[in-house]
Amino acid sequence: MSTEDIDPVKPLPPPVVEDPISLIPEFIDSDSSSYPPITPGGSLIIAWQIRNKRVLLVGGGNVAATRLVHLLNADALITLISPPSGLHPETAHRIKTHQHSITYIPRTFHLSDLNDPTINLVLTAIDDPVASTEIYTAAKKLKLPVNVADVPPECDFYFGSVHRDGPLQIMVSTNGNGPKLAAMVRRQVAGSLANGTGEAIVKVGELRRKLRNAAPAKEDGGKRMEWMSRVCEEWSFEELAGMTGAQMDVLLRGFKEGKVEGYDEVVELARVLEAATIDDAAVDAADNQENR
Ligand SMILES: C[C@@]1(CC(=O)O)c2cc3[nH]c(cc4nc(cc5[nH]c(cc(n2)[C@H]1CCC(=O)O)[C@@](C)(CC(=O)O)[C@@H]5CCC(=O)O)C(CC(=O)O)=C4CCC(=O)O)c(CCC(=O)O)c3CC(=O)O
Ligand SMILES: NC(=O)C1=CN([C@@H]2O[C@H](COP(=O)(O)OP(=O)(O)OC[C@H]3O[C@@H](n4cnc5c(N)ncnc54)[C@H](O)[C@@H]3O)[C@@H](O)[C@H]2O)C=CC1
Repeated sequence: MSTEDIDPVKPLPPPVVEDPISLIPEFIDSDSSSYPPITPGGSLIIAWQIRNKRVLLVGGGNVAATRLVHLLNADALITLISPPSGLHPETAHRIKTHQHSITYIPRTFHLSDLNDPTINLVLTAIDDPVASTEIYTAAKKLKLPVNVADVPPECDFYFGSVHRDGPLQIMVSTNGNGPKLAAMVRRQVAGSLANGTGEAIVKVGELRRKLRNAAPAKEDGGKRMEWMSRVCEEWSFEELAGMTGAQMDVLLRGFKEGKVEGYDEVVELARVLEAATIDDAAVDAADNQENR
């Protein structure tokens, strides 16, 4: 079946098999004690890749300003609709300083504003509950995900309290129960992180890319994952954060035999190798001089 055969309006046909569960062999589900327990009632927390995708933000006040921070941090393209008189100074500042990302429409919202097929997501942050519901209903007709600030029942998703440190993002959600407490928990969590956690993650990202270049084979996937996990466990955050490119190369030498060298050995060997390279370069330079 190709994707053209799927009609999003018609429901999928019912499964052909009468009792599909009876077809699952008993032994496949023999040890359920080790599986994580299910606690219903939560949200699905995911990291939405909204980069270069368009978001419609209606409103330009205080809440819109906080939405803009999240959207700009995620490299989204934004259409912002609000009368100029209602702009919060922070929103006005973002519009002026991010003209390549923000298209500003200086008026109240019209339903036709939703006629842009490039819109992926709709956020409203306006002090007009009637207009909010109108926008919500129209966006749902278009099957667009919506967040209406202040009206949880009109939200497909909630925002959370976010700690950011380079590539690290930690979002705290209380699932609508206590937004202020979410911010307090976020501060506590952020305060308990080791110094340089974000930088350690940057370096691990670099190391993973180097490893993939050095051992790109698909069948090495399991070995790569096991080795990377061990590096993360055996090196401290501080050690990872300070890792140089030369140290990464030394560490990667151990991959073939599945060895993870300790921090001290790697630092020392990288130092010796670097010194040798400098010496070699000096010898080469001297040779070049003599041959002239
Ligand atoms: C459901 C949700 C929908 C959504 O906005 O997506 C929602 C809804 C509502 N917020 C209200 C009030 C406040 N919201 C904040 C602050 C934040 N609110 C955020 C998220 C969410 N707020 C979502 C649930 C998230 C969760 O439960 O974890 C944060 C985390 C993220 C963000 O907005 O970016 C951000 C903190 C960011 C940070 O500082 O890190 C403060 C405190 C402050 O302003 O300092 C207050 C006043 C104190 C208080 O009430 O706690 C009211 C009542 C209005 C009224 O009573 O009239 C409603 C409506 C209702 O509950 O009915
Ligand atoms: N995290 C949350 O969910 C929170 C939600 N709120 C709620 O969010 C809403 C917005 O709050 P603030 O930003 O503080 O309000 P605000 O009064 O600062 O801003 C409202 C903005 O909406 C614009 N606006 C009003 N009607 C419009 C329309 N039809 N089309 C386009 N723009 C329009 C105004 O120009 C202004 O920019 C309020 O209902 C508030 O109660 C408040 C605090 C936290």
